[in-house]
Amino acid sequence: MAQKRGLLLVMTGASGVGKGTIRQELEKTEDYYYSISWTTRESRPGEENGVHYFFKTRDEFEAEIHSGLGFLEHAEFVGNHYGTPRAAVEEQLSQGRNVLLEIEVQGAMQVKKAMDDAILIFIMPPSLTELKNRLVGRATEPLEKIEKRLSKARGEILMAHEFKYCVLNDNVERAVQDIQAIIRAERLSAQRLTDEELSEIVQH
Ligand SMILES: Nc1ncnc2c1ncn2[C@@H]1O[C@H](COP(=O)(O)OP(=O)(O)OP(=O)(O)O)[C@@H](O)[C@H]1O
Ligand SMILES: Nc1nc2c(ncn2[C@@H]2O[C@H](COP(=O)(O)O)[C@@H](O)[C@H]2O)c(=O)[nH]1
Repeated sequence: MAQKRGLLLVMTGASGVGKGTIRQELEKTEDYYYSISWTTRESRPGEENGVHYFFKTRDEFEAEIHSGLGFLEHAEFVGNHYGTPRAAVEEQLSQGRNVLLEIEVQGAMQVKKAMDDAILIFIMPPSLTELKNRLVGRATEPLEKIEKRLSKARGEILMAHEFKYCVLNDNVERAVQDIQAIIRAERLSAQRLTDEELSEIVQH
């Protein structure tokens, strides 16, 4: 019962909801290729090129949009561009490896339209107040930029129904368990037996 193609998992939701935190926990138990995005945003202290993002100029990013394979999806988010390089994702999926994207909502909607079999998971905050507390607590942006991310978050949350799964992140451990359950169910659903495999079973 070989899984033919890897699963494409897309984790989306408002900035600060906890996508990265959940991913770091998830990688302790799940094997997947994490797609490192391109961004025109400036790196934060401690962020490494090629590890957290590929940090690019606007010109480099725009050239990539128009190049051959380019991006699987890309979007502008509060003044910066973010995109998923297509080639590595396609290569990993075709080798049967699961792939995880951690992206904002416009990009997730593009993946939904382009990839029928993408597994779309929206991460929901308990409230906007809690979302603000998390962004303020993370302290990676000044308050003015946090406010921009929060005003974007309202519209993003109202799009949650566009995604197959909605996972509440009021508790990281429980959110991770929910996503593990989604991966397990989707893996079983993807394991359709071929005619040859079915014949093999009924012959014994
Ligand atoms: N369930 C939770 N309860 C309390 N705090 C949380 C929870 N999940 C994450 N956090 C905290 O919220 C902050 C934002 O989390 P994180 O950076 O993972 O969000 P994100 O969705 O990846 O953000 P971005 O989209 O901007 O990359 C972090 O300081 C993290 O420790
Ligand atoms: N559409 C895409 N969104 C992406 C991608 N990589 C990251 N992101 C999302 O952007 C926001 C802001 O990120 P930050 O690192 O500046 O806080 C956040 O929601 C990320 O998940 C991507 O390739 N495409």
